[in-house]
Amino acid sequence: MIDVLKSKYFNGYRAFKTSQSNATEGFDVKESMAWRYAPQYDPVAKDMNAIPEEVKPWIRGEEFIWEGTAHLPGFKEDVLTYWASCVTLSRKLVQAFALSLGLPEEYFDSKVTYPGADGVFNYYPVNTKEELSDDNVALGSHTDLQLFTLLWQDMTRGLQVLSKEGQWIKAVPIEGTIVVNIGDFMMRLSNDVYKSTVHRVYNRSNVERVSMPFFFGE
Ligand SMILES: O=C(O)CCC(=O)C(=O)O
Ligand SMILES: [Fe+2]
Repeated sequence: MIDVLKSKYFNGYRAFKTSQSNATEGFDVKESMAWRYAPQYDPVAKDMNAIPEEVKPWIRGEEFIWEGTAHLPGFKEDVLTYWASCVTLSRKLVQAFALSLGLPEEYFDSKVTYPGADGVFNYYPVNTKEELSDDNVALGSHTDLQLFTLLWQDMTRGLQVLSKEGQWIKAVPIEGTIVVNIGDFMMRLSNDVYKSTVHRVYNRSNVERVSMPFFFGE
């Protein structure tokens, strides 16, 4: 119902093994649902008649996600409540990043009036024997593209981060916390003061895994 093939902008549901984050590492063993920024749901109320013309082509939320999940009571409301909290927190964090770079607190504010704010739910199933022997990754090595990512993960391990020395380090989940990943755009804007981190998911446990990244940028 909310198949990503219906989307112009990668909103919707992606089935297992249809995406490949790293061409050298096989298909990602996960399914996901994604939805993108839409001003009508922004926690800072927006006048829908006053959206600047140059911004309009970049508004990439699509309503079919919510229409296609309307049979799930409370789903849209709950997801958008969570999403709005991510947007609010990210607008605060962007100010903290500005201060940390020696810039005025509000330096980036005008850039995140209509931000890139993409939510994703990831579901990684328990691997089959075949997948385990394939040396498949669950999600191939990559960097995130935006300013930063707020990443909630459940208590099943699997997330790994590549160190400067080229070693994979486990980002062990800590209850009640989120991981903040630096993205390529932040690295560029900060002249490499902040570095985007290569990471992947390598799930070898006998338990399924769920994660919720939220990608924030311009
Ligand atoms: O599932 C995870 O923990 C990581 C997800 C991720 O890195 C991504 O979607 O970009
Ligand atoms: Fe990522």
